[in-house]
Amino acid sequence: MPGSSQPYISRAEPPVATLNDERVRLQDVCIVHGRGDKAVVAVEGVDLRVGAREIVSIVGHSGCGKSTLLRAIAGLLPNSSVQGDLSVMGRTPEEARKSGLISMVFQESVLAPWRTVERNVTLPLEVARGRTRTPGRTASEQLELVGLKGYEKRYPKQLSGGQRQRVSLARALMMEPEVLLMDEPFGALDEITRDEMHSELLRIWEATHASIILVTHSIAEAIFLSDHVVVMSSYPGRVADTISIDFPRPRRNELKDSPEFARIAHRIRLCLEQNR
Ligand SMILES: Nc1ncnc2c1ncn2[C@@H]1O[C@H](COP(=O)(O)OP(=O)(O)OP(=O)(O)O)[C@@H](O)[C@H]1O
Repeated sequence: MPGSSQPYISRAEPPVATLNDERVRLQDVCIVHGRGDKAVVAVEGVDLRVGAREIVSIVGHSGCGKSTLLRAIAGLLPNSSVQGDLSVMGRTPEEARKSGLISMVFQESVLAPWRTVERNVTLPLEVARGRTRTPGRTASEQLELVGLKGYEKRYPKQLSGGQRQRVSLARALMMEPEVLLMDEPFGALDEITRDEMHSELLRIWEATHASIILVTHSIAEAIFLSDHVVVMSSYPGRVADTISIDFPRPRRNELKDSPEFARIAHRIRLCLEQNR
């Protein structure tokens, strides 16, 4: 809190979640794209723990392996390219994804243009076909949660960029995942909408039990949203620093103007400069 003596930056070690609390665990993870002469070591020696209801952001220069890491956690990479221990609630990422424990939101909302908003949100139910637990909220309730009550019958092309990302979020939360992976979810939005979506994401997150891992190029976004910010170095991607953000929640956008916020941003920027 501005003016108090509470530390806002603490420990440089990886966040440690207790075993019961642990949602995602990476230990000495190395990821290689391609084979033979064309092999690219994208990520090396990454340790990361994400606890229940934690928000962890990953920042780093372009090409440092942020998306690669997220895709590995989502179980979207071939097993042969991922080495080390990687588990989501004690399961392999692929098992976790198939059982609805993980879902993902991308930078561009990948909504089906021929389906209404409501039918986009219910798509995961159709894909799962009863293989996972029944969600506690209906599509309408989910849309109400993301602030789109009354938009059920619209089509994606009738929505603004911010509204489309809200639909993507509603869809990703439909199966009540334990872990929500977000890859630059607000990267295509203007700054005003982006600020609005930051508060909105925190409000929506409060109503869920999901842990979030967020990849972003925005230092302010990472600090504002997160419990921990992981700063990556490049070529290959490694964890250069992990910063715990102890601002109390709920957080308001004014926080971004505080000296403490600027101090953390400065530390991250410095770390990025030293780890090109
Ligand atoms: N399918 C692939 N085959 C070969 N190399 C790849 C593949 N995907 C990514 N890479 C390489 O792996 C490295 C990490 O890429 P990645 O997309 O994870 O970086 P990033 O940090 O998310 O970048 P950006 O911030 O620009 O999105 C880069 O050197 C990239 O060229």
